[in-house]
Amino acid sequence: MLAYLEQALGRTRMARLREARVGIGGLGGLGSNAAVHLVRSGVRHLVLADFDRVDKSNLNRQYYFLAQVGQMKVSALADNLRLIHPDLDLTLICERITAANVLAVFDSCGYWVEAFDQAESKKMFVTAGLRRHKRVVAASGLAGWGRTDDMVTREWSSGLVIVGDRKSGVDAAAPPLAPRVGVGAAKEADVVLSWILEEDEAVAEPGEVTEARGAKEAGGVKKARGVAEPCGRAETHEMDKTQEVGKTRGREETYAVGKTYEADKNRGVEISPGAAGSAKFRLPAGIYAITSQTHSLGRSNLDVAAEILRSGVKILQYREKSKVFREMYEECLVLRRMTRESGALLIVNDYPELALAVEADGVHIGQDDLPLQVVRQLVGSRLIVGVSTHSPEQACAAVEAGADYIGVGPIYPTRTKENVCASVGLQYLDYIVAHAEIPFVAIGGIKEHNLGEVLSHGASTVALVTEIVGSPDIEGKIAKLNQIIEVKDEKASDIVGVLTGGEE
Ligand SMILES: Cc1ncc(COP(=O)(O)OP(=O)(O)O)c(N)n1
Ligand SMILES: Cc1ncsc1CCOP(=O)(O)O
Ligand SMILES: [Mg+2]
Repeated sequence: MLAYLEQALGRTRMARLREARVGIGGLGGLGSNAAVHLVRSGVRHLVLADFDRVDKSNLNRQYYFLAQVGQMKVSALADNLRLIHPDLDLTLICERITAANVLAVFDSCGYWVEAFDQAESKKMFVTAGLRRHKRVVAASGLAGWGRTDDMVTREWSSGLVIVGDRKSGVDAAAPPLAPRVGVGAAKEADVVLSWILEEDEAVAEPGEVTEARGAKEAGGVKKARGVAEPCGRAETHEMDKTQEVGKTRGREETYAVGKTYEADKNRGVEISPGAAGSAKFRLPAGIYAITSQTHSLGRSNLDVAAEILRSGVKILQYREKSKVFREMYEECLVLRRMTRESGALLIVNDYPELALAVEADGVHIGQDDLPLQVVRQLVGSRLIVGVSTHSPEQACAAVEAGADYIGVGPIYPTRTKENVCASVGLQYLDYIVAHAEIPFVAIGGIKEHNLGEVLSHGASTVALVTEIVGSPDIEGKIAKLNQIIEVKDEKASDIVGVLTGGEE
């Protein structure tokens, strides 16, 4: 089977399938059949979770056999999958999945397949996955028979695809039956497959024709068929749909932040000019805090940072414009220890050599700093490199040159930065949300009063300077900002409210 797949798909795609980790929550009609499709397609690492046993009533649609009635579904399915392909890496979780354990079970997986039968479990699973920036496929509306053409694949938000007609809940008049359940399972598996196979393919070399299929086509998600434009040639002044920023970036796997980069380092992945797509880095969602002693109401950077980190912020940038190098170095050494202790990323603004010297996680550079290619030469794959951008052209150039994330702004007017360019407004953010496939952080004039607006335009990570460091009560301020971020997360899960209880 693998030899055939390799011949059909090629070695690179096969390697991606082999590396990908897929988690499936619920092993009924959807989950068991989706697992079979994925294994038949070359996926090797699966985390399978279900607390139930095989029942005779399951056999009309679930991938089990009469002789397996009474067995735990996880082990029965593992046996069946190994009959298809013996060399699988299966993690079997025989537990009810709840908000308390969902991350412990599935966090190692980049792709999450929702296959529960209860609306509450569906919502919990999808919400948890999206919060961790996983690719999540869920199902809603698979009951009964007929109308399979109404069962569509739709991208609901970045990272979430829902399959099904989103209407037909299971009841006495509409029992779960093999064909529609099977269509739903196949669609879920196909969405995952498309993510794995196509993630890096939509941007080709200049002049090369690329095509994205599967989930993207079916769901009306960004279509990427066409001739890839070199950045300089793209139509840059309108924020139109012709550029696909960062399509070369992989999203194949996610790990806890921090570990992501470690994992790449361990694999010896080189992030180098022209090698965009080799690394997989994700910015933590939520607050990206930035220091600035002159705006800190007389407090030291270290005191301010301590409060920020105590509040649970997971990414801290050391940005200092008024100190000599030696002092910055001393401060960064302490910040390195503090961020390690609190599990936050440390990014150093402007100075790659300082970032290297203190073993920071990354460096952030702007359009007036050393060019990205030069910085990459200096830091190789050792550091995350973030780049400030103010236009689609700059975003495209940053991605092409191998940025790990981009700054997007200034969204609103700000006086924090000297000689700052005019604010780019939400329009540029909208453009990036629609096109960027590398992580991005919105910045510039973001305050408690406009944070909701920035989030509602699709930013997941938001950088703030004065709103945090200039607050007399930093912990209180961060708590309020986090409340606004939480509300946005709740709204995301409202989308999930459309998930009807259905077929497990
Ligand atoms: C996350 C983030 N985005 C943008 C910037 C600005 O960088 P730059 O344009 O180089 O300006 P300075 O911060 O160096 O004044 C940033 N620091 N962080
Ligand atoms: C560094 C930087 N880059 C673009 S805007 C900005 C300053 C953001 O500061 P504030 O959050 O106080 O507006
Ligand atoms: Mg700079």
